[in-house]
Amino acid sequence: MSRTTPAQGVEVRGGPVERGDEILTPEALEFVARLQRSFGARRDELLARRQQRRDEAARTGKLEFLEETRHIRESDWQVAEAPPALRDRRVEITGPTDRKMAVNALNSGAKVWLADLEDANTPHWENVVSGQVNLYDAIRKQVELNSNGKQYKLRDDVEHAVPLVRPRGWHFDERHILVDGEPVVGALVDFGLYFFHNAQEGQRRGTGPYFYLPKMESHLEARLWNDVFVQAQQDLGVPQGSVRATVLIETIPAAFEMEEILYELREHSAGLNAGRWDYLFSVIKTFRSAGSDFVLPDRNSVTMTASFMRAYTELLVRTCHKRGAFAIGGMAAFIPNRRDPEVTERALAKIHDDKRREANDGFDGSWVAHPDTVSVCKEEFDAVLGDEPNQLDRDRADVSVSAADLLNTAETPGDKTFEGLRSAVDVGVRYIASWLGGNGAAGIHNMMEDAATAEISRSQIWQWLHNDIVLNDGRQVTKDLVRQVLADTEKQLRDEEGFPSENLDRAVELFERVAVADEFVDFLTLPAYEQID
Ligand SMILES: CC(=O)SCCNC(=O)CCNC(=O)[C@H](O)C(C)(C)COP(=O)(O)OP(=O)(O)OC[C@H]1O[C@@H](n2cnc3c(N)ncnc32)[C@H](O)[C@@H]1OP(=O)(O)O
Ligand SMILES: O=CC(=O)O
Ligand SMILES: [Mg+2]
Repeated sequence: MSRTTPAQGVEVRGGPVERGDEILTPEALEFVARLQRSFGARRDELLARRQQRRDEAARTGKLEFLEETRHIRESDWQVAEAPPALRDRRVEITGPTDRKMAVNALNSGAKVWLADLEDANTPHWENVVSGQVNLYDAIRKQVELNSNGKQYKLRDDVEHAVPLVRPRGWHFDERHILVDGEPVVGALVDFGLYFFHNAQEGQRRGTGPYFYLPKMESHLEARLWNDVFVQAQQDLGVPQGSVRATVLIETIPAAFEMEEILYELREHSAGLNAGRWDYLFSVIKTFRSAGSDFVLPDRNSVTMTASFMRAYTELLVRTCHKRGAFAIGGMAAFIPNRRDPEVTERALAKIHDDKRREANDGFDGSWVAHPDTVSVCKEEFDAVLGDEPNQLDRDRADVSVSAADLLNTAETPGDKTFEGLRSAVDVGVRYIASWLGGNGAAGIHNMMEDAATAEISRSQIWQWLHNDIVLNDGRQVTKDLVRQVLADTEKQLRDEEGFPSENLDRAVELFERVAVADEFVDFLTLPAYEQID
């Protein structure tokens, strides 16, 4: 379906979505079009630059702190002070923007709700537009619904979480909106529609416009976001500096530019977050052909205490606190199960450990995936923060992390096992089937799986395959072996009671393409997006 709107040069190709007309107004679309016209070409150049840099890193097995930005690292500057709503971020709940989860997240007792249009979201047109409808209502505290006979509405007896919206990464285009005949950058659609409708209202209420920015690979990409913010604020008469953004350091190239990223966004910064799952994916992706030192063991044995992961989180806290910026921890992916107390007990124990380590390391708060884990994170951060809202004053001057520390993957303990391979295939296929069905976050075997965790599963197989890895039982990882496991998984899932098999064929086909094919697909969600409405 195609409908041309009165916004000049803008064509909306997506079908009607309930209340979509309140979001896709001519004025909002014109605003998005202005962002696209100003910044679309620069986005394209930066993506090309990413590719060059990655090719070089894969060839040399090296990344370095930048010489040309040494003056930024060595000079004295601080990011802008956090607004009152963002001074205490000890617990942040993440989740998709569907209406029920929005209400549950806002009521969860967390300080922040990361409203996710990215890792946890399938960008079906319906999700893109209805997510904006729900955000519009969430900001105005008018979000409610009836579902399965239950009434959902905002509670009066809890402080509602402050929404921080995570738009898609720079790599993704939104093909349902064309500007001058070209698909709009997805990030500009997500940011633009949210900002257009909610920036002023959020300002009035003290809850925004606040964002999380995913998957960046360089400070130049952060500069692009900063320029987007400046133009957007100017365009709508929102005071400069109103936008606050927390950047996910979740790619290995970005770990080498943490200070520069904060510097570029210093008037709009709300800190950095250690996005551990995409980070692992990025390490595998970047160095996938750079030699055996970079080949990691089974996904489940690579934990946050692995030396290269520790170097990354230590450097993140140090960098943030040196610049007066918040350091926010990542996601422990264990989820509780209300029907299984043993699973819940195990999950809570793991989350306690993870959050305790982060709080003691100096993080100012961290993420949880499920409302039943908010209290765990709160408890661990309360124990360290007490009545203070954060621990920005802990400068962690004891930390010293070198390029070699960040790249020290070779010492990661753990085996490469057939069970690891089987599990990666199983989880990857289940997740892609869920994603194709419109559900970008899923509980699989009591773990939270999303686009980032699925990327690890498939890229690890690709890496093992293309580095002729021999598993601990003596078998070599070959295309035939992976295809055999894939076929067994498909059969098992087809027979599994309750497994929604309608997307299984496509999920298996996609998984094979992104895990086995010689050419490494940049993001699995790109070919997956071609498969949906
Ligand atoms: C790598 C990263 O980027 S991490 C960040 C991105 N990922 C995410 O945000 C994932 C967030 N988590 C989730 O989406 C969910 O917890 C899942 C999919 C893993 C599990 O969800 P469910 O299967 O619904 O779990 P479960 O049945 O235990 O949920 C119990 C209740 O909690 C609610 N709930 C669960 N997780 C969340 C959440 N993150 N936000 C709000 N509500 C939630 C459910 O809606 C359900 O509500 P109800 O009792 O009113 O029906
Ligand atoms: O977005 C978070 C991550 O871990 O990836
Ligand atoms: Mg991520």
